[in-house]
Amino acid sequence: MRSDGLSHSCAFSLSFVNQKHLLVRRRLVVRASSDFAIQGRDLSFSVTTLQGKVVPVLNRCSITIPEGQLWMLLGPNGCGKSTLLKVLAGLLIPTDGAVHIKRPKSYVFQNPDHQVVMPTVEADVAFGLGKLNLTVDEVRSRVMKSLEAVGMLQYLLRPIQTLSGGQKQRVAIAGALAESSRVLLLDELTTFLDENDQMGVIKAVRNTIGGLEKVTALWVTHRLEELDYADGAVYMDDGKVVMHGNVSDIKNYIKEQQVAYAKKKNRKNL
Ligand SMILES: Nc1ncnc2c1ncn2[C@@H]1O[C@H](COP(=O)(O)OP(=O)(O)OP(=O)(O)O)[C@@H](O)[C@H]1O
Repeated sequence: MRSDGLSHSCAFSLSFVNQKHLLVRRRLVVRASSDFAIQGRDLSFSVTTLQGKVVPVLNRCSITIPEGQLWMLLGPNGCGKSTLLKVLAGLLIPTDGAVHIKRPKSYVFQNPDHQVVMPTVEADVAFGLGKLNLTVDEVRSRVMKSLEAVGMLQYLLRPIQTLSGGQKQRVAIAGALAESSRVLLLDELTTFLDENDQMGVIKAVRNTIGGLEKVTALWVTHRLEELDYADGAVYMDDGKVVMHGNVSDIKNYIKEQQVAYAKKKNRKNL
C-alpha cells in the first residue's frame, strides 16, 4: 500500500495523468467517517486544451455511495464519469470541492493490461502486499482468500498471458481485495469483454460486496443489463449527477432520455 492510501493498482495510473492539465487550487481528500463509503461534494474539474482554452469537465458534481453496496455510474459519452472516478480515487485533483472516501481504496482500469503486470496470477495478487510486512503464510492466505472471492483460485499458478481479459480483470480485483481495499473504483471493466467474461467479472464483484469488511464498489458502465446486479445507481450528464437512487428509477430515467433523444432526432430529419 502506498503512503497516500492508493493500492498498487492506482500507482501505475499516475503516469496516465497529464499534470499539465490539472488546475490545482486546493486538495481536500480526507477519510470518510459515517455510513457512506464514498462522498464527493461540489466537485469541479477543468482541463486546458492545447490551444489554452479551459474546458469544464465536472461542474459542482456531488455523489454519495452507501457503505457495503455496489452502485453503478452511468451517463452519455463524455459526460465526465471517468473523470469523476479518478477524482474520487485521488488520481486527479479537483479544482474545487471535497472528497471523503473510506480507505484503503483501489482503482481498476478498463484495460487489465495496464495493471496486471506480474508473470503469474499468484505473484500479481501478492504484488501490492510487499510493503505490508506480512509473513509468507499471511501473504499466501490473503492471496488465496482474494482469488477465491473472485472465483479464480484454481488459476493460482497460471501465467498471466494465458488468461482472458475478464480473468485478468478478476486478478486485478483480487489484488485490490488482498490489500484489504474497502472501496473499489471500477472503470468500465467489461467494455472489451465478451458476454461470458462480462458475467464472470460482474459476479466476482458482486460476490465481494458487503461482507464483514463492508467492501463498497462504484462501477462505471454503459451496459444497462449490468444494473440488475447493482444496489443503486447514479446518472450523470454534462459534468454533474442528475439522478441518484434505486435501479428501476434510473432505468426509467434512461429510457425517457432515449425516447426524448429519438424524438429530437426525428424532428431534425423531417
Ligand atoms: N486531458 C484531457 N484533455 C482534454 N479533454 C479532456 C481530457 N480529459 C477529459 N477530457 C474531456 O472531458 C470530458 C469527459 O471525459 P470522461 O472521460 O470523464 O467522460 P466519460 O463520461 O467517462 O466518457 P465515456 O463514456 O466516453 O468514457 C470529455 O469531453 C473528454 O474529452
